[in-house]
Amino acid sequence: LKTKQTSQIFKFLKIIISSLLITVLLLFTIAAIRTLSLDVNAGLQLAHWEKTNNKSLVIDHHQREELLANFKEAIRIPTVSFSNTESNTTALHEFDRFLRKAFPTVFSSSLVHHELVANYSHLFWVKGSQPELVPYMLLAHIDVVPASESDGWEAPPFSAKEIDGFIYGRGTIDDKNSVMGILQALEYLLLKGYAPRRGFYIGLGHDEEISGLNGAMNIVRILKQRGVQLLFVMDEGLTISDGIIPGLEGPAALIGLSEKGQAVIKLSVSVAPGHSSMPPRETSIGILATAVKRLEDNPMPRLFGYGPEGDTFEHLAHKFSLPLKFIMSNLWLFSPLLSRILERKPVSNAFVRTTTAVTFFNAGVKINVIPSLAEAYVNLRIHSAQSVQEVLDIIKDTVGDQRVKVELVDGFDPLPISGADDKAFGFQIIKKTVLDLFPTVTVAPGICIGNTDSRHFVDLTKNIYRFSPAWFKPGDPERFHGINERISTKNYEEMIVFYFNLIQNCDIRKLPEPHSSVHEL
Ligand SMILES: CCCCCCCC/C=C\CCCCCCCC(=O)N[C@@H](Cc1ccc(O)cc1)C(=O)O
Ligand SMILES: [Zn+2]
Ligand SMILES: [Zn+2]
Repeated sequence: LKTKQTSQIFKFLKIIISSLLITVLLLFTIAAIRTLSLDVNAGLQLAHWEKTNNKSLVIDHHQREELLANFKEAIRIPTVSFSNTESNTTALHEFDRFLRKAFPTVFSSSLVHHELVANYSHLFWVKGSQPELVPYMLLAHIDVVPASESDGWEAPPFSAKEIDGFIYGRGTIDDKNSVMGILQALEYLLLKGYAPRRGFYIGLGHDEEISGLNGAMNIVRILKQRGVQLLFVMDEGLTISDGIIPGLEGPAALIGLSEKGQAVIKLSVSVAPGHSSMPPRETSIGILATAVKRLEDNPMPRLFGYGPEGDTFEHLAHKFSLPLKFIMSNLWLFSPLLSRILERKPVSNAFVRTTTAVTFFNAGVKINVIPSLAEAYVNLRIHSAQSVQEVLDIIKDTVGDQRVKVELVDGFDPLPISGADDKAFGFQIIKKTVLDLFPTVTVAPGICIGNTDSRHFVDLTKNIYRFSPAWFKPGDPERFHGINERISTKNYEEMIVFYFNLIQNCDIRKLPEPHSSVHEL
């Protein structure tokens, strides 16, 4: 009987093991097929684009000197947004005068209508010859975050000093490179006698760094009053990353299809004040500190793959070497593994989850007084698959202490996800313009981890893209709002050429049929 039982157990085990083996083999085969076949970059590049007589831009020595002098002058004007209530309005005013001097053709052309919005923001309308073509809009902002040389800058932050081919200064990558690049490109186009077929707007906000509540929001209000609908909007955001994404061979241009949401949450603890010689077992500071520690010890859940970030890696998969190529091509199987790799670094962790940053902690009035109130502010950047309400609920649960009051101060849900398929005009035009100028770059959809003025434009278009053709190499993401912000003179010139070409590329009436359907015909 025993032998019979043993042989039955063996038989059962054999079935289990062979089923497991077959499942693993099957999964492996599917994964291998996907690794070999996933080529999300095929498509419109090989298709026939409508013929246009695009003008080309070859920058001569004199133009180079002039465009760099213009750019440096822009950097030297300290258009700082200090806080929600304090901006350098003198500098913003000076910047207006400077723009008129630097781009005389833009400001005098009969094709261009310019107006000031909320005193310091600029709205340009460049009239197209074919009014039936839906206009698009380019956005950038003229304000910058504060900078102090004593933080360790190699050159004073408003000096625009050139060191080894790089111009240093606040605003060189955020965002005066786009402001100046767009207007310089338009100046050159107009000087060459260009008149667009498709009309377009340029919006230059003056308070993006403090949420764009005056600049961008008023530009949107004006456009809405005029009944404007936009084909697409392109704003700052993601860039060309070269050597930033571990394991990726070659540079990648990530075009932000969306941006994370945001919540500002206030935590506060109120207790009776008293003499420090008779302290209670827990003070307001101690209770609040424990709550903050709980939030830092319990990050928000991993959501990698539930938002557009999954698409990013699928698009880039073929540029990784094995085994990463295999993993990236099969996120359906490996998302949990990849999440754990990505969450190790702050920059990639931002793509995995809603991030939690405690940015203010205030308490105490005097050395010998038990403080009656302790407050902290938490800034959360919300993953595409979560909402403000869900995040608030999780924070309350994690804090788990009735003595800590949890209040939502401000917040907005993650932005809608713009299209990136063969029919997405803005995405395909940006992609084509990048590839024409930088053929070795892989273009992929991405998600912008910070917020931009473009978030105010959701009622004017479903297609918002966050991208500028600045090159980010290792160490560069830290320069963003950090020290030694800089751009190479070569890259600044490339940006001008990029906008020069992009504006002309937008003149096609419609996108070509994708390559695959051309074949089928
Ligand atoms: C694994 C893939 C790695 C890809 C490398 C990505 C590098 C990222 C580098 C820089 C971050 C990009 C930030 C984009 C723009 C952010 C603009 C900004 O700082 N906005 C502020 C202020 C703001 C503006 C508008 C609003 O409506 C709200 C706030 C912000 O705090 O987000
Ligand atoms: Zn910016
Ligand atoms: Zn910024």
